[in-house]
Amino acid sequence: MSMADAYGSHDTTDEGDSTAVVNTPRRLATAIRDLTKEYVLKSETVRALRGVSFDVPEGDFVAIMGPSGSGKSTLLNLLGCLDKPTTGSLLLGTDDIASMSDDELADIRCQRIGFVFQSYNLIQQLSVVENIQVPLYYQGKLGSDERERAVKLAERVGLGDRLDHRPSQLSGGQQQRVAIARSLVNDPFFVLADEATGNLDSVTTEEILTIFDELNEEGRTIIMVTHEDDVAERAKRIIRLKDGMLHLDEVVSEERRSEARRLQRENVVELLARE
Ligand SMILES: Nc1ncnc2c1ncn2[C@@H]1O[C@H](COP(=O)(O)OP(=O)(O)OP(=O)(O)O)[C@@H](O)[C@H]1O
Repeated sequence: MSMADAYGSHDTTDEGDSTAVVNTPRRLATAIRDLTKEYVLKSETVRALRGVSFDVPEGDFVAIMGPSGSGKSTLLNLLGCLDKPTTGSLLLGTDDIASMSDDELADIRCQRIGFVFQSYNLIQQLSVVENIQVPLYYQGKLGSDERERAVKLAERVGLGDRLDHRPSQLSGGQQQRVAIARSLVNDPFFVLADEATGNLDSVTTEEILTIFDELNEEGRTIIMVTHEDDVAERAKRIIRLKDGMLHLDEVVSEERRSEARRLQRENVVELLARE
């Protein structure tokens, strides 16, 4: 199957037979093929990614892991349209980022990728609602519909009573909630989370992971880079990179995910009881 075909519908249901197996592969949020990235320095060429291929179906929840230097940030930069591959392809919708101009990359990044960073990256002078609207602002969308959408997203992440607060008036977990709401305002292909819980304590980490769980249950595609095994176990799938290559692509069983949820929630209850 070609990558373009992978975006189409393949419903093979036999309408006359109610027992027929419905074989409808999910559409892909992204398809990555033989992706390479080389950084050319004065004295050497660093091969940061050396032929990585995988698909992310819509509605998937993927954790990307790997030792330091294995290529996680490089892959994340490509997924986030912050950089272009040296060779290979990375499809978003039906477009291959490898053949896009810098302006087209900037447009798709602003219009269709949701970023959540470890350090929140909120604008201090703006309120919660205004921060959520920032990606729309860059597209010149400033109407009352957009504000209403931002308010709904703020409510969705539990900040309905903090709409006019500034980031400095919020806790770290609340700031990360704003960042999550902002990441959703464009209806992105996927939410790209880079160590999103890296700055947070266990209790707040659990809150943020619960929001990711819920968003994923609502059909959102989530791709997160993490160093932490217990965070990765909350995803449906773990992709491990090693030396710029895909080392392992494993499905996390529902049992393993709920055990990870149970252990983390137990840990939180214990921590709160000690306070
Ligand atoms: N801009 C750059 N110029 C030159 N080399 C780079 C650049 N960015 C990354 N590299 C090199 O590419 C390789 C992969 O780096 P990358 O940052 O993607 O790894 P990582 O898995 O994210 O590591 P970490 O967990 O430490 O952040 C490393 O050898 C790194 O030194």
